[in-house]
Amino acid sequence: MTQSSSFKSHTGAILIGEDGRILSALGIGSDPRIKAMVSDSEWIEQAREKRMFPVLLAEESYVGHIADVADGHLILLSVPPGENVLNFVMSVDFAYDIIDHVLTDPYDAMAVINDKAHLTYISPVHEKFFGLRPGEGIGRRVREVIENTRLHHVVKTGVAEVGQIQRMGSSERVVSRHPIRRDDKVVGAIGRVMFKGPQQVQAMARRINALEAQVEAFKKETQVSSKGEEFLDAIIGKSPAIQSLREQIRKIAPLDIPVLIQGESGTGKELVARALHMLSPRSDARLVTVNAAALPESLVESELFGYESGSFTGAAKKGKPGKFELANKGTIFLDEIGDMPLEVQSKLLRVLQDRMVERVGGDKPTHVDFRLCSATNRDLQSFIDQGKFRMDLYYRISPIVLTLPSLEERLEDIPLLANHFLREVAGQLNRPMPEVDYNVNEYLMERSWPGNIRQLRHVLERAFVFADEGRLTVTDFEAHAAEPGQDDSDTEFAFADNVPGGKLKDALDDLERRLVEDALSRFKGNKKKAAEFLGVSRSRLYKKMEN
Ligand SMILES: Nc1ncnc2c1ncn2[C@@H]1O[C@H](COP(=O)(O)OP(=O)(O)OP(=O)(O)O)[C@@H](O)[C@H]1O
Repeated sequence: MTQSSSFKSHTGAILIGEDGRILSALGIGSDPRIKAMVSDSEWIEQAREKRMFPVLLAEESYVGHIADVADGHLILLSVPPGENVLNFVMSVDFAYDIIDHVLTDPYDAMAVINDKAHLTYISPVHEKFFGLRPGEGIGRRVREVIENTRLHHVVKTGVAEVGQIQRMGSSERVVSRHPIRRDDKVVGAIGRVMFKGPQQVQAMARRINALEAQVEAFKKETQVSSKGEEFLDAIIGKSPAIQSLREQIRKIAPLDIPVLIQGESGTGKELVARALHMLSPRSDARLVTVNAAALPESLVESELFGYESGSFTGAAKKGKPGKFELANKGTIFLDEIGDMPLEVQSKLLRVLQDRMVERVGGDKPTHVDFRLCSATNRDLQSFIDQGKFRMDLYYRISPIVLTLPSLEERLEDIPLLANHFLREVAGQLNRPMPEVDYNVNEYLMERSWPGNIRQLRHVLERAFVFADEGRLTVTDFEAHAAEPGQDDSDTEFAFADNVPGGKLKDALDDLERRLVEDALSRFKGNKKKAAEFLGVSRSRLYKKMEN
């Protein structure tokens, strides 16, 4: 055989006799370098083992295939269609076996069509499935051979269709169809039946759904926490006590467990409850606050449980939902729970036990789903000892107890808090943020703060209001508040706490006496100024001085 013009130089063939002599060479096979290579019997043995092998010449690379024929071996050579095929054949010693596996894999059958949508290859398992004899479908229109195929569409549109269900006979198969391109031109398409049946895919889909649900939950959690973050930031302070408080809130907010917040008055219990709610998965529903101490006994039930229309005189026509109903899916915040009357405690206990509420005048208890958060500035343990608080209720409300530090325990936070409150007041009053004298923070840190943050806030507000525009000095505090160390500015807490028995008249008398004393000392005994300051006549001031 001589070199034939029908063999282009990028293909070639060599026929080798049993004795290893070259019987014939065509195309690139007649290149002396290739001839020398195939004359080596050891090379032939290695090539036979691999069946497919690379042949690298300086100017061009080829992929070779060797097959045993009647009296020797036939080697076919061709330039690979691209780098990838060459790399594959070069890197994988069993490249041929992989290709063979891909072509014949019964769980991953294949059909190939050309650009005219004629079948050029079909896996044996596929052929069998369609009742074809080997090779019977080749050259025919794919639509005539494969039921419900869309390969002809894919070759036309050039758009892959991945993971689709295709009915074939009585069963369904999951298929993927890909256009095959050469130099950007679609030259054919390949269809693969990816799985034995769709059961595996359904199992996979279930798994994916479960994973997607998990991702959603995580996403929601991160959204919730980033959404709630501003409420954590509202708890101002850098002290270790506050940092650890924020950390605890972050940890326990997502748990659906009751939380009891303990702390002196004005330490931020309500802020903490809000952060707990906003960082919880219940943040889309309501946070309903109930001041347990302020619940009048006669209205307790209707307030907490609601009432049906016309159930009692004065009731609204339409009826009204109670606090628990309003807090459904959300959080109920029972503030001042230590001051809740015992009878109300029993009612509350019942709701906490069975999570059912019945409106006053109603006959259908409804289920309510809420997270309980309660707060107190009382020592509940001693209240239990004194019989003022039910122990069983205490256990219900306090699986987690958060104890808030008093301001005295975190004086180092005063500059931050002061700056925060001044900025807030400035905004409210539409005034610029004042410059604060260097010794103001020191002054504030030396005072006592029985009213905690609330007191600090009041003190700053007052000083700000009276300060010369643009500057806040220690004098502004001294002139508009009582002396450091006294139960000064926070009348809300100071008097009620300090009056024996807490009787209103005694408390008012005490308050008046202190205000008078304070005004007199502030104006160094000047009664006219003190009376003006208190907004009373001089004669009334004298009268009060006699008390
Ligand atoms: N760490 C804090 N950062 C910023 N503001 C705070 C902080 N703690 C408390 N406050 C502010 O102090 C005031 C009192 O706080 P809050 O009402 O939460 O206190 P409380 O502990 O619930 O008081 P009480 O027991 O009297 O109800 C509020 O104006 C609140 O915004």
